[in-house]
Amino acid sequence: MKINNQRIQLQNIKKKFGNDNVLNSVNLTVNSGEIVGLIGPSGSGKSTTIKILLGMEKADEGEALILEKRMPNRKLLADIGYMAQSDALYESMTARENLRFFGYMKDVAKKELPKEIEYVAEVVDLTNYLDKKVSGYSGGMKRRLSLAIALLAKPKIIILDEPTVGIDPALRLKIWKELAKLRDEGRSILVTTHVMSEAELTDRVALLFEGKIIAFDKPKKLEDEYKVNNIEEVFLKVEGE
Ligand SMILES: Nc1ncnc2c1ncn2[C@@H]1O[C@H](COP(=O)(O)OP(=O)(O)OP(=O)(O)O)[C@@H](O)[C@H]1O
Repeated sequence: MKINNQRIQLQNIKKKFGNDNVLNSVNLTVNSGEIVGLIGPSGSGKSTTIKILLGMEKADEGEALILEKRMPNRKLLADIGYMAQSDALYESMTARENLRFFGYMKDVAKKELPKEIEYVAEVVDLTNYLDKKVSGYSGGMKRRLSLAIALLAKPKIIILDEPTVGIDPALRLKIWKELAKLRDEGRSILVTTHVMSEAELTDRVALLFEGKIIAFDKPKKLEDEYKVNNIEEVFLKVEGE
């Protein structure tokens, strides 16, 4: 029997908006117990890739699968923690009320919920602000709350679109450490970023440029292959070829 370790699969994804080829044969996989980074400059197609994966946009060609199923699929909702690029929060409610609401949506058992909320709030350093209304939150705090919501219910699949934008370096590091821990527990994490230094923290990194994956491998392997010291230099080198 073939054991499929690939929890996320994007095969030959093509997408046009009008006459613009936004994605051109994108192939990407995320295994269990793996953090994959999708990295590329603004407008390279990162969010579009994620939206196609989640069934929020339709690909013109190709196949996008999560746990071998095409999205949207209601049955998979509790298995997926998704953090979008823009926050979708209830501003008139407190952070705790937001977390409670999304916890119910994800079918977290009522008696588990307080513990879950405590854990995700701790990861993003919001423990002391849980009872404050979201309307009074700063932009960075809203990002952190969105990330906390994505981590609720310990989903098998975690998909984060630019999770660390507006988050200061110390907390950024803490969040990456937590992602590594979740990875070690067997979860599959796909994270987009345009911060090249964050690529070093992933297990495999896909470099997206003008809708094409121009390289996809372990960061260290890419650096060795291109004889450079970091992913930014790999990017510049591949891009120049
Ligand atoms: N709904 C849409 N209609 C038309 N064009 C779109 C639409 N969504 C995205 N695009 C275009 O597709 C391209 C890729 O956008 P996308 O948001 O996927 O890039 P990105 O890599 O996520 O960028 P950023 O880091 O700035 O968010 C851009 O040129 C964008 O203008």
